[in-house]
Amino acid sequence: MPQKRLSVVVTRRLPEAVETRLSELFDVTLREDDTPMTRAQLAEAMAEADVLVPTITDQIDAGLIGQAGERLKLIANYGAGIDHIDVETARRRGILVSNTPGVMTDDTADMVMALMLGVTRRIQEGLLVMQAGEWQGWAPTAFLGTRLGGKRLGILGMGRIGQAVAKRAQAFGMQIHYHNRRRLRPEIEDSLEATWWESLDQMVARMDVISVNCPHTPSTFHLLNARRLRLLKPSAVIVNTSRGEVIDESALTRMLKAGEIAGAGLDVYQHGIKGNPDLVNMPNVVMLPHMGSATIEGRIEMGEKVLLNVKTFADGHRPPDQVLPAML
Ligand SMILES: NC(=O)C1=CN([C@@H]2O[C@H](COP(=O)(O)OP(=O)(O)OC[C@H]3O[C@@H](n4cnc5c(N)ncnc54)[C@H](O)[C@@H]3O)[C@@H](O)[C@H]2O)C=CC1
Ligand SMILES: O=CC(=O)O
Repeated sequence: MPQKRLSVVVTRRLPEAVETRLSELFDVTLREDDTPMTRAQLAEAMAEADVLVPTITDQIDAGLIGQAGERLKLIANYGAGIDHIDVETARRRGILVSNTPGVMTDDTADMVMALMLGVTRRIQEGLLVMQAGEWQGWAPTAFLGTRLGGKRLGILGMGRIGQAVAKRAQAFGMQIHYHNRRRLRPEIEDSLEATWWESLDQMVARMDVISVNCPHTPSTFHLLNARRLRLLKPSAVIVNTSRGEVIDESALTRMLKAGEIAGAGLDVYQHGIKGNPDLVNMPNVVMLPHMGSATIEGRIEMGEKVLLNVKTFADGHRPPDQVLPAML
């Protein structure tokens, strides 16, 4: 007798190749328009599906998990960060959670370098002048930025993306420093020529550039708070591709305005752009709309990871990218 196909609800439009493959394997409900589901639509999906495939724009909190149907057994997130899912409540309800780590590492690390260069080499200011047709020709003292080579880069969160940033920054001639929950194994530290700082305070006070690459968890919320931001050198630049919540955005905005921090390259925000309108037009701030992992290749590979997680679960095993509360 043919096995009953799992019912899978996907909350956002995914690349066509991924949607097609999911439809071949499972009884899939796809989203027709590319907007996030409302809370009521999410609740309905979670009441009826065996598997939910959400993404970062869905808040899968304790309330929604509490209302989930008995059938829901897997939340297979399309994305690496899982701070929008209450993993502990899901565990208590016997619902597994998986994510898609690794396949967006290089793309996100590339974007960290783009943001770093964008701020230190004043790329946005140059672009705006060209687009406005205001360029007066080359001048020896125009658009002077600062060189990355020889500068100290402090990586906060030396996991997959942090290490990929370190490799790139090494090639730019930067000195690599890091603060991480756990120190890296000596052979990895050696290959990255990286210096470990047990004290985050001491590290931030000495860096020229900080790259934020830890996840957003209860222990990293506002890890870069006003007090720590004040430890930075006034010439320092911060790049954040992790989650907005790791930095106190209001304090950062105040300090950038006051010239107490030289610049910032941001891909992620706690309050979106509406929460910090002052950031938008600052010449020393490069803002991107959360596009660190936005490559065609990466988004398809994320889909392949989701497929593997759901398929492995359907075959009666734990998904390879299962997220456990203890990992957070
Ligand atoms: N902007 C974008 O498009 C993307 C953003 N991300 C974000 O990047 C984050 C990191 O991704 P991965 O490198 O793949 O994760 P990972 O799990 O490989 O690395 C995170 C590192 O942060 C460290 N860490 C955790 N808590 C810490 C703390 N309190 N203090 C110091 N270090 C701590 C961990 O020990 C680990 O080494 C994701 O959680 C996600 O929020 C991920 C992909 C794309
Ligand atoms: O920010 C993106 C993610 O997958 O996490």
